[in-house]
Amino acid sequence: MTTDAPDLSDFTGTVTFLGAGAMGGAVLDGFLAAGLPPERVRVTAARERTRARWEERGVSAGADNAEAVRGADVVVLGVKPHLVADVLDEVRDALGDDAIVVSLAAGITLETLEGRAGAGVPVVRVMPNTPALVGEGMFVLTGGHDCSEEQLGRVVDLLRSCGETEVVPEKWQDAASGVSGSGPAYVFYVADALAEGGVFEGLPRDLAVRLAAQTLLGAGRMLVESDTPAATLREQVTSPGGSTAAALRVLDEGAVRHRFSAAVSAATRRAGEMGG
Ligand SMILES: NC(=O)C1=CN([C@@H]2O[C@H](COP(=O)(O)OP(=O)(O)OC[C@H]3O[C@@H](n4cnc5c(N)ncnc54)[C@H](OP(=O)(O)O)[C@@H]3O)[C@@H](O)[C@H]2O)C=CC1
Ligand SMILES: O=C(O)[C@@H]1CCC=N1
Repeated sequence: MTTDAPDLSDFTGTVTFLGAGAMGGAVLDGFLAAGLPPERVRVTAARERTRARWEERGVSAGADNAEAVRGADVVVLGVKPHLVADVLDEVRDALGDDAIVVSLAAGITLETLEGRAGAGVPVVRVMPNTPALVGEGMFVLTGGHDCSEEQLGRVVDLLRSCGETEVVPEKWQDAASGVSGSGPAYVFYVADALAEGGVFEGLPRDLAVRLAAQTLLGAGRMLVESDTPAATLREQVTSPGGSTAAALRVLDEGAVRHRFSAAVSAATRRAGEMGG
């Protein structure tokens, strides 16, 4: 768990999630694990099945977005990017005077969000990632025009309960989406490939999966907890003439390092396109 993570058990406001699927749901799960009382949360979702799942957790769930934001202090937009504008149109007149709108949507700019939320509404654009579910999210935030430092700080404090935060200029949001927003998918892709390699070499599948997962966790913690650059940590594993050097040669022949960088660029470009 992230160090100094705030405990949300004495959070006094109310939070509404408009959409709580893979991403919104991971953040909400992170909040609940950090002690946010479920009675302080409302959720909307398209399907009855999703709503029922949250109701079972003690969270009030409905289908009426406007109703759900009445009296909310923080309104989290957890719908797909193409629905953000319509959902904001639905809730604009129901937002309370002090409500802060927090968008998780890739690509959707503050200009669009502010234009739809209405004049004077404080908006925060956030690029989250799904490890929020286990308290290890990465949240990249940009406050809008009408969002005070204090309001941005309240959103940072909430999100710190389930991950790390960085406040950045908006021009970096799409690249953040390419690195940390999409990043867990690349890591799961690597985990899958490592495990498959182990299976090919004869390891039982469950053992190969466990070796890959613990290796990613351990390497990730070394990256976060030491000041040593990734390249140096990689060198420390690579004995001259040894097995790791043989493996890295194969990866370099396949231009895998370059392909990963190019993947981040493709994700960054696509995030920008999704914002229209
Ligand atoms: N997935 C990820 O790793 C990341 C996603 N994001 C952003 O998070 C946002 C959500 O993506 P993701 O969680 O993957 O998508 P999901 O499809 O998993 O979740 C979307 C949620 O919105 C609900 N929903 C659909 N229509 C409406 C509506 N009209 N009103 C209210 N709720 C509605 C869905 O309900 P139901 O569950 O019933 O279908 C679902 O709960 C996107 O904007 C995306 O860019 C950002 C970073 C990472
Ligand atoms: O794939 C997507 O569009 C979203 C945004 C970043 C991660 N998932």
